[in-house]
Amino acid sequence: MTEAIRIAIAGATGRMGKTLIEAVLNHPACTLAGAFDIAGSPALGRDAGDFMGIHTGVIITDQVEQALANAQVMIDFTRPAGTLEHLNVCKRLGVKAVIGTTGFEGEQMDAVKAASQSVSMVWSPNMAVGVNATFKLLEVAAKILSQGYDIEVIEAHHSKKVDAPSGTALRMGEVIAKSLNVNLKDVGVFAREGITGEREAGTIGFSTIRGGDIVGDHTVLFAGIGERIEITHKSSSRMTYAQGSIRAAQYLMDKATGLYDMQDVLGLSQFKV
Ligand SMILES: NC(=O)C1=CN([C@@H]2O[C@H](COP(=O)(O)OP(=O)(O)OC[C@H]3O[C@@H](n4cnc5c(N)ncnc54)[C@H](OP(=O)(O)O)[C@@H]3O)[C@@H](O)[C@H]2O)C=CC1
Ligand SMILES: O=C(O)C1=N[C@H](C(=O)O)C[C@H](O)C1
Repeated sequence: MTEAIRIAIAGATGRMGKTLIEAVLNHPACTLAGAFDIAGSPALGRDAGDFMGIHTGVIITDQVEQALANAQVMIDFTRPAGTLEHLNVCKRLGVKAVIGTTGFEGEQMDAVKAASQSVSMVWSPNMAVGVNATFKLLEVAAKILSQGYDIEVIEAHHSKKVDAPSGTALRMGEVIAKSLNVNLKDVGVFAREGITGEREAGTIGFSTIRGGDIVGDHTVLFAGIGERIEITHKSSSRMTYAQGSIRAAQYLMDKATGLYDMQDVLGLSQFKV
């Protein structure tokens, strides 16, 4: 019998942290090896399963080294600065990493890539299988609708989300831009206000909605003359992200250092359009 994968969860008391703990505890091929959160978190010192009414024997700590000491994989859905600190510890301890954090800015993303030279890592702005399938659909749609259609990415999330546009919306824009042989940096329009002038052909617009408890909705609109095509994905549970993260952890078990994506995990990278 193969041994269960020992997983430690960063941001253990966050929305995703709790969902990940539940997913790991319920997964037959995984075991919870550590749980940690930011210093000052009121949950420090509590059992990681407290919120589910379960005793796990894993105590939430702010000592990252301690939490990762017995882990094979860290799963991290926190904030860019925290993730970068945690990756340094993974590097020292030889722990693999599944990173779901979004909102990295230029140099921070470079630091993630640099860390992957010594850490075996999956980073994806969205771990859901359906979203990763949608990326492929967008690659095809963008090729077919490359002339005569205005492209807009619209995303909606809960009121507590701190980054915009979502990492997924940005990735959708990148996938479409690549399919059209352009650079998102050159064609992305991220804000409109006042007398904006007419829409410039060839641009990709982004709109952000924040409210209530929306888990995560993404629509790409291809607006033509006399018709519109919309490709939409809606998440109704964070468990899809957690299940995807566990698939990513399993994928990493026999992988050397390097940066992998959910497209690699799901075997979609070879799926050429
Ligand atoms: N890739 C994917 O599939 C998905 C990605 N995400 C991304 O995951 C991230 C977390 O989302 P969510 O769980 O909703 O957020 P939460 O705010 O609910 O959770 C974040 C957790 O990280 C902690 N934290 C905050 N800052 C730091 C830091 N500097 N160092 C270490 N820990 C920190 C928070 O502590 P405290 O509460 O005390 O601040 C909290 O426990 C976001 O970037 C989000 O976009 C979310 C869902 C899916
Ligand atoms: O913060 C969230 O909640 C989510 N963040 C990710 C993103 O920024 O794309 C993924 C998902 O949409 C939920």
